[in-house]
Parts: sequence; C-alpha cells; structure tokens
Amino acid sequence: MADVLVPDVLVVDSLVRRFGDLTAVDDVSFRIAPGETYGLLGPNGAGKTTTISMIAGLIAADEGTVTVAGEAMTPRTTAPKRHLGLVPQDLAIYPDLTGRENLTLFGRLQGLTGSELKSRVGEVLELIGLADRAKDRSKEYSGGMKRRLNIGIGLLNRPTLLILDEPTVGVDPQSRNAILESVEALAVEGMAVLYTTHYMEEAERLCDRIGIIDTGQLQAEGTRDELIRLTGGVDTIRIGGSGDLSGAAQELRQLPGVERVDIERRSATLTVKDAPALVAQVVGTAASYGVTLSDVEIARPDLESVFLHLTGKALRD
Ligand SMILES: Nc1ncnc2c1ncn2[C@@H]1O[C@H](COP(=O)(O)OP(=O)(O)OP(=O)(O)O)[C@@H](O)[C@H]1O
Repeated sequence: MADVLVPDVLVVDSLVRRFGDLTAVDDVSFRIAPGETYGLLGPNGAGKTTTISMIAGLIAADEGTVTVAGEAMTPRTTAPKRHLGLVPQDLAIYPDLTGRENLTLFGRLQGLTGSELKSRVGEVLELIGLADRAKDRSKEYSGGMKRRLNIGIGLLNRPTLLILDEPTVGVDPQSRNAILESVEALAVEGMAVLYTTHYMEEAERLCDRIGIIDTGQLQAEGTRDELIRLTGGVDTIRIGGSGDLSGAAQELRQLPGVERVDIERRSATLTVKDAPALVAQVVGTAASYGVTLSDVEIARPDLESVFLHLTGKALRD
C-alpha cells in the first residue's frame, strides 16, 4: 500500500533577510511535519529570532517564502496566522491579572467566547501545569511560571504550529524542567513545534530533528544521531589505574563493540560503539586482570561537538 503523504505544516524555502550590510538570515530552508518538534539550535545572534519573525509574518523576507499549513505567509496576509501560536522571548502578560484572567483576556482577543472560552482556558491551564495557581496574580508567579503562562497564551487558538523562541532563558532549573515537560506534552498531543534555543541539552531532549544555525546559515540538519554521525565522532571509555593493563587490553580488544584500545603508562583508552552499554564489562575485565582502577571516564560526542565541527567555534559564548 502506498504511504499517505501528509503535507508539512511549515515549509521555509530559501529565506533571506538583511539589515543594512548584515545578512541576518542567509538562504535558510527547512520543513516541519505534523507532530514533529524541530529545534533551531544556534548561539546568540545566529539569526533564530529573525527567522521565526519571518515565519510568523511579523517582518518581511527579502527573498524566499514561508508556507504555513499550505498557505503563503507574509506580513500582509492574515489567514495563515490562525494556524500559528507564537511565544515570544519577552513576556507578554498582565502582572495584576491572575493566570486565568490573563488567558481569558487573550482568548477573547483571539475571538473565543462563552463556554468555549471557559473550557479552552481550563484545558490550557492544565497543559501548562498552572491549574492550581490559576487564581493567583501573575506578578506573584516565579519566572518559570510566568513563562509557562506566556506559552499558554500561544496555545489558546489550538495552533497547528507552535513557535517557541528560547522559552527557558533566565529561568531556574526546576522551572526549566517544567517548561520542557509542557512542550513534551504538546508534542504528544500531535502539535508541530518550532523551538529555538542555544542550549544543546534542550534540543537533544525535545527535538525530533535539529537545524544548526550560525551566522544566518543553516549549517546542517537531522536527528541528533544523524548530526553526530556527521562529526565522525565515536564514544570512548578511558580507564586509569595500576596493574596488568596490557593483559586486560588484549582481552578488551576482543570484546564485541570495542574498535580499538590504546594504552598509555597508567591508562587505557577504548574506542567503542556504545560506551554506556560496555562500561561494566570493561571494568569487570580490568578487575579480572588485577587492575586497581583509580578512574573511569566515558566521553560521547554531543551537539556541542557537532557545532564545533561545523563552525570551528563553541556553541556557548
Ligand atoms: N532590527 C534589526 N536591525 C538590525 N540588526 C538586527 C535586527 N534584528 C536582528 N539584527 C541582527 O541580526 C542578527 C541575528 O539576530 P537574531 O536576533 O535573529 O539572532 P538570534 O539567533 O535570535 O539571537 P538571540 O538569541 O540573541 O536573539 C544579529 O546580528 C542581530 O544583531
């Protein structure tokens, strides 16, 4: 049976945006399928906000096109905007209103009324995990709760595509986790999500596919594993200690999944396929040769190494 072709929710084709002499977005193309979470990962100033501002029809592209749910998006068109929920980096909530009042107000502005409005506000409060604080004024919320309320506003119109611009910048780790859980819950509901971040852990955890952006250009895209393969990167296990390391190394070379073993004076470095899966066996083998281990280190390539490989610089500033 032939596969049913589901059209992409978002098609970004050859987008360019210049500010004077600076090309902030330089020929960027990517697509997002329904239910997919796509991460735009890049450092500050890479062009993420400018890209999503064009996708949301807030600013015009100099070149290229954006298609949302099959409709062309420009600052002059309003129809495709009904498919979008945009959660900007800056908070857009009223501090003196409660969480529920904020959502109700924005829901009305988006054309919801009566029982539909009430039930949607209730659903969104659950989705963002603020149902039990709905009656508190938002100025009493923590930074992370305010951010989640900001996300809730973007969800009111049941968007086909939710765009989140660095939603965890400046929030504490616990709130960050709550935000990430909310985004995971949305993906489970089948929403397409475009998530910009400069935190590789977030992109690794949330995103089905990741586009790496730097100096306005999409350097590479793919799943986490596809991107890591680009670096040709491998896992390593390094064991350090005293005893018969050379004897242990001979046996370690025979273990399935071990590609090579390099011995130095008091340490051995194993190049392996899957370090976490092998480490217990490696330690056991070393012990059976009377090696007294003083340290065991696992290193796996991550998106940070991919970024370094592609751009020659670190992702973090
Ligand atoms: N309105 C503007 N006028 C002039 N330059 C701009 C404007 N908006 C963005 N830029 C420049 O375009 C480049 C890309 O900025 P953009 O905000 O898109 O990056 P970003 O990846 O979202 O970074 P950040 O995380 O810091 O927001 C930067 O060099 C920025 O200074």
